Order: sequence, then structure tokens, then C-alpha cells
Amino acid sequence: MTTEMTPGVIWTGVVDWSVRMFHSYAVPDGVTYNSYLIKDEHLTLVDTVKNHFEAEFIHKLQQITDIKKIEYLISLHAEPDHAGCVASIYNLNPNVTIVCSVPAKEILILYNPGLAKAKFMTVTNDSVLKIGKNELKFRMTQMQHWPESMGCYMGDILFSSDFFGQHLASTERYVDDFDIFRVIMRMEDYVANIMNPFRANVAKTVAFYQSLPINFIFPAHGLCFKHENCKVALEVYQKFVDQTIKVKKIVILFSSMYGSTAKVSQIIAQGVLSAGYEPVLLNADTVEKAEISYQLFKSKAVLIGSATLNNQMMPNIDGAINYAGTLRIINGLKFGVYGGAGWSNTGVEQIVGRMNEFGAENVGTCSWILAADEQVMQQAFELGRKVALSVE
Ligand SMILES: Cc1cc2nc3c(=O)[nH]c(=O)nc-3n(C[C@H](O)[C@H](O)[C@H](O)COP(=O)(O)O)c2cc1C
Repeated sequence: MTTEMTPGVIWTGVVDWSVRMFHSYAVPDGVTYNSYLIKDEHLTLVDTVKNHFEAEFIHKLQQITDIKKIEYLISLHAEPDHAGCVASIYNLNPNVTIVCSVPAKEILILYNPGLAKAKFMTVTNDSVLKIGKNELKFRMTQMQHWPESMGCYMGDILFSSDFFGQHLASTERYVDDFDIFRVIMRMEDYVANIMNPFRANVAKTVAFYQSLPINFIFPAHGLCFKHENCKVALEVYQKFVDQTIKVKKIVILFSSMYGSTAKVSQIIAQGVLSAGYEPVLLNADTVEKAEISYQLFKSKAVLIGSATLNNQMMPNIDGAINYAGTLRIINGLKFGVYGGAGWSNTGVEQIVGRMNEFGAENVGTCSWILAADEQVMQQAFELGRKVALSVE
């Protein structure tokens, strides 16, 4: 199926319904790879799809046009989920001009050496491409994900590439026909897991996009936005760059072997609640790292509970801290640590050190040997409360 998004712009993407893990990023609602065909005097395709879907993609395009008639292929981002069929289009139509940023050209050729012979047009913020009645302008968004990404805009339409994207598989194309809260949640999850390390650069692009007279946003993943709903997408990114995206929640992340650390987590949650914050309990052994990162991204503080295993913190706590830490989600968080051990509480000490390295601020710890008695429970309650009260 293709969809006419607005007169002259046709969605030619594919829906990846069954994917659940995407570059180690859990995507429980699947993924969509969006591509758009602009019908103007010079037929123009904006992005392709992941190579696994080449057959479906080419079939779709052939239903609506002769691929040889495509004059420009705009490759906003050279990552294979969007540029995976650039070579396929070139092979069917060697006369096509591939329009991309300067660094994208090199990446596209590295991925597909056959493209070395293709016609390229590299563009910058000052470039204008006339395709007939319409003209395309470009906005470099380099190092706001990858080093070569860009957006492009045509009148009141913004083709935003990964900006405003969400990992969602859907038969609907516009947010208007979908659950908008789910879209917002998935967009925030995308920001946490992909965009967060690049906040300072993203802020400049958001300011620029806010200044455009946008009436349609066509991202490279997920649902699209039109009219008033464009504000919804812009607002998520504005809150992200303004650092006002957090809500009154505190994550309690734990991993336990024989249950004492798990049991204490419940008491910690009571302490958090007593201070007026909502506890979000996440078992690191059953919740995906991407979900943990999203919850930390939305939270004002974190309490981490871990048993000691072979003198270390539990492995899934280690993995979650590293994943969120390198995404810079831990930086600036207030935190408490708790946990049980058999003879020496090195796991708790190790977590404090790791969290400090990632720029978080320790508020306190609570530890015990083998079983948590009533005194430990009281200390745990106080720790939960203290961490919550430490948040401004
Ligand atoms: C495989 C294994 C390795 C362990 N290694 C350590 C250790 O290095 N240091 C320690 O103090 N306790 C160690 N323990 C003991 C646990 O930390 C202890 O049972 C603790 O109470 C578990 O907390 P939990 O009830 O939350 O699982 C180990 C236990 C197991 C099963």
C-alpha cells in the first residue's frame, strides 16, 4: 500500500511489524521505514528503506511510477535502515542524481562501492533544489545522531529524517488516526535512546524548525504529523532541549538472586511514595535496557538495588548503567544504592563508583548481609524518602 499524504507527496515506505530488537534497542511496537515520492516536474524520492524490504519497496514504487523516471533521490541519512535501497534505485536507474550531505556521499559509497560511479549532488544549508513548482531546502543535522544526517523542507512540509521519529508499526500514517499518547511515548523513548547524547546540537535544529512555517512533518520512522499536531512533535523536542521533559517519577532498578534485594525494593518504593513521587520499579533481569533508559530519562532520580555476585554488582545492573550512562541519561541524576551480600557488600560500592563516573550524585546507601531485617527495612524506607526529597 502507498498513501497520498498531501497532494503530490506519496508515502512509499514499509512497515517492519515483527522486529523487536534494533541495534540492541528493544522496539516492542515494531518499526516503520518511511520513504516519500514527490510528484513534481522532476520526480523526487526522499529516502529509501532497509534493504531487507527491497522487494516490497521496489514493487510499491513500480505500482505508481517507472523507477527510471525518478530524477532525484534525496538521501537524508546514510544509515542502512533509510539508505538500504539507494543502490537498488541506482541499479534500476543509473541516471538518478543522489542528493545528500558531503559526508553522506562517502558513507553511501563505503556501504555500496557500486555507487562510486553514480551522479551525486552534495548540498549544504544554503542549497536550493528546484524540482518544478516546488523547491527543496536543506538543514544539516550532523552529529545529532550520525555525522551526515540532514533534514529537508519544501514549502510547509518538513522531511525531518530521524527527528520526530518513533518506533511504531502501523497501518495508519497520520497521528490523527492513531493513539497520540503512544506516539508521544515512543517519540520520547526514541529521543532517550538515540538523540540524548546530542542535546546541545539538537537544540539549534529545534530552534530552526520552530522558525519554519511547518504544516506537515514527515519523519523517517513512525507516524506523521499535520496541521495542529505538528506542535505536538515540536513540543516533545522543545521539552527535551529545555530539559523539562522529566515527570514526578523515580526509578527503582534492581536485580536480586534470592529475593532480599527485591523485597527491599518494595519498601524503598514506599519511601519514595511518602515524599510524593511515583516509584517506577524495574527488574533489570526482565526489563530491556532501552525501556530502563527511557524510564530514567523521564525520572528525576534513581535508586539502584543489587545483590553482590562474584564481588561485583549484578550483570544486568552493570549493563543497564553502562547503556544509560553512555547515552548521558545518568549524568546529573540524584541516586541511592542498596543491596544484599553474603559476606562483603562490594556490589553496592561498585555501583556508587560507576554512577559517580557517569556524573550522578550519591544521596545515600543501605546494605545488609543475607537477610534484610526490620532495621534494614526502616533504613531502606528512609533512603527512598531521602532520595525523593533530594530532588528539587
Ligand atoms: C553465584 C553467587 C556468587 C556470590 N558472590 C558473592 C560475593 O562475591 N560476595 C558476597 O558477599 N556475596 C556473594 N554471594 C551471596 C549473595 O550476594 C547473597 O546471597 C545475597 O544475600 C543475595 O541477595 P538477594 O537475596 O537479593 O539475591 C553470591 C551468591 C551467589 C549465588
